[in-house]
Amino acid sequence: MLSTPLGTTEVSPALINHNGYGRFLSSSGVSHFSLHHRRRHSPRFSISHTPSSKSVGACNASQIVDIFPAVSPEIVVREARLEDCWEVAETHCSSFFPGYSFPLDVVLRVDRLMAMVMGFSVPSGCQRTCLVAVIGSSVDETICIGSEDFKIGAFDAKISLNKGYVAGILTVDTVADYLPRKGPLRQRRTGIAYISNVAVRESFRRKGIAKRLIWKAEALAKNWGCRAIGLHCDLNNFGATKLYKDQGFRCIKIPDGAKWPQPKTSPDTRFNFMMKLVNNNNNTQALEQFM
Ligand SMILES: CC(=O)SCCNC(=O)CCNC(=O)[C@H](O)C(C)(C)COP(=O)(O)OP(=O)(O)OC[C@H]1O[C@@H](n2cnc3c(N)ncnc32)[C@H](O)[C@@H]1OP(=O)(O)O
Repeated sequence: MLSTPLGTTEVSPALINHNGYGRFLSSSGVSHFSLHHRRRHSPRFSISHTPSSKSVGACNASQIVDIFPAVSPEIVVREARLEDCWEVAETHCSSFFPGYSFPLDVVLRVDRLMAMVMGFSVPSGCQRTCLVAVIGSSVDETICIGSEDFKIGAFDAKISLNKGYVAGILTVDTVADYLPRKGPLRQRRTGIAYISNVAVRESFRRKGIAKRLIWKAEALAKNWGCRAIGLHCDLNNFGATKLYKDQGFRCIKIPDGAKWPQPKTSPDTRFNFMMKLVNNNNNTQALEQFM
């Protein structure tokens, strides 16, 4: 368990220690390897086996998973920091726009980065946080420069000396932009957190990363005093729909004729609006009456 200001977060069995050394089981027994960051924004690791100490060359974090499929390196879910910006943009664009190639892919990422850092102003009294699932970072979060009280966009103005590699992202907020307004004055809804931009890099999927991002978002929502969490999921996105249903989210029937807001994507995309009560996972009836 990892202690955070929000309580504790479960981490998978530590296969990589704080210095980047770890072990895995092979047919010949336990082998050891080391992961060393070589470049800041293009994380590459050199892997050297001991006892043979034979290097198998340089590869990136996703290739490590490919080379050692049985290894699920330690994953830590935490709030994103400024240093994660580029990888967050990259994870978002490679997941939601996988078909774009150079130079459009770079333009997309830069655009996303600018939007995240400069464009996301949060109305007063509301919260917005980007969560990241990182691989190969230190569990010891004490060596950080900056402050988590000061935010730039959805990012903590903090830099750590051992950042790790971003494999998954999720944004959670209380801005309620995509929730129906309340009353004749069309007031913004309070007490409902909203999850968006859930994405996991392709080579890290089906390892429980999205699930853990959702757990952390729920913990945050609880901490903010929210009683429910909502999200929109593309009707045709069966994998994501299953993910949310398995986590206790239920599809909410939109009343006939109601014009509830929806994420701004292509006009052809149809969404399921899904919700979960933060303190009562199975109370479907309560959810249906909620709105
Ligand atoms: C609110 C929103 O943001 S909706 C947008 C969702 N994001 C996207 O569609 C972007 C592209 N897709 C992705 O990034 C990923 O595939 C995600 C985010 C949907 C899932 O991330 P993952 O880390 O792979 O999910 P995770 O491993 O936690 O899956 C947990 C469970 O969800 C279900 N699930 C997840 N993906 C799939 C899938 N493609 N097909 C079927 N079931 C799936 C499974 O039940 C899975 O458990 P299992 O692996 O034991 O069978």
